[in-house]
Amino acid sequence: MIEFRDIAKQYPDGTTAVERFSLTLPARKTTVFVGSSGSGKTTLLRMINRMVDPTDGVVEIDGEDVQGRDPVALRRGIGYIMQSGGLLPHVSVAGNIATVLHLTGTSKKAARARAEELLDVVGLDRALADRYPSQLSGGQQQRVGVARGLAADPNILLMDEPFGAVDPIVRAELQQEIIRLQREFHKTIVFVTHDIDEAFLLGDQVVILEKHARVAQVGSPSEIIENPASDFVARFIGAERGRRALHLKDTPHGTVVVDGQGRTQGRLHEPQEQGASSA
Ligand SMILES: Nc1ncnc2c1ncn2[C@@H]1O[C@H](COP(=O)(O)OP(=O)(O)OP(=O)(O)O)[C@@H](O)[C@H]1O
Repeated sequence: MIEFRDIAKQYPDGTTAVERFSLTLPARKTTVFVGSSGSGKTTLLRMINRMVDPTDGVVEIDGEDVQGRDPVALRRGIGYIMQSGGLLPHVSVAGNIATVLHLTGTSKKAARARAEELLDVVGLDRALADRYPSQLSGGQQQRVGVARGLAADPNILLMDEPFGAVDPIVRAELQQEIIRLQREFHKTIVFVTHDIDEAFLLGDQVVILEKHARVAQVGSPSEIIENPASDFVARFIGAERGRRALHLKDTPHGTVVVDGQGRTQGRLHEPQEQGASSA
């Protein structure tokens, strides 16, 4: 469990990134910070592994203040996956995945074996192990980034707009991959995006942020869609338009659900009455 308590952050140039922020992020669930550019998402994320220290307040992991932890040791135990993949260009794929393992004294042979195993985990061919990042597609690089984040088997994975730089089809594949990995490994994931659809797809807990990391709403995707807390949230989630502006249409073949653009999205099934049994 990660807890932000009365966090504030002012950068040395006087910019207020976070005014006052408190939230509990449950263990083994995915929490998504979503908001427009500059709302403070990355600042909050980086406080978890002390890439940024708050000017006020406390961040705790399992009840322990991260301020008391050595930043380098702390970071080794937390996977960090960022938009560009952040891969070292002159190091092979296997070497990139095993970076943390080399730092923690794992033998070369064991690190190589683990890197190959992780290529399987993220759905990449082991034959890619000896390539350099520039010899991979953007989507493959992102998968290597995910593998590297998983290398030390951390309990916590921080993901900062990890799929922002890839095309929509690859992005959809990578999102499904995260859902699959999460089903298998149950990490505590903190995911930053400005894409509300991505937030609703991946988040168990979604945190919609306004300027200065003010919380506009926090809840499950269903809670937010069913009951937006303000006009800001309704606008932000696009409640009035697109895929979320659903309505019913009666047709000669039954009632269907139609989206804001008039496209039929599915068929309406009446919930079965209590006690009704199906033959
Ligand atoms: N090192 C820094 N020095 C000064 N101001 C900073 C620094 N890093 C971020 N900021 C400012 O703090 C605010 C929050 O930035 P942050 O990067 O956390 O937002 P974000 O929501 O992640 O934005 P984006 O989606 O564009 O990445 C912004 O106004 C930003 O300009």
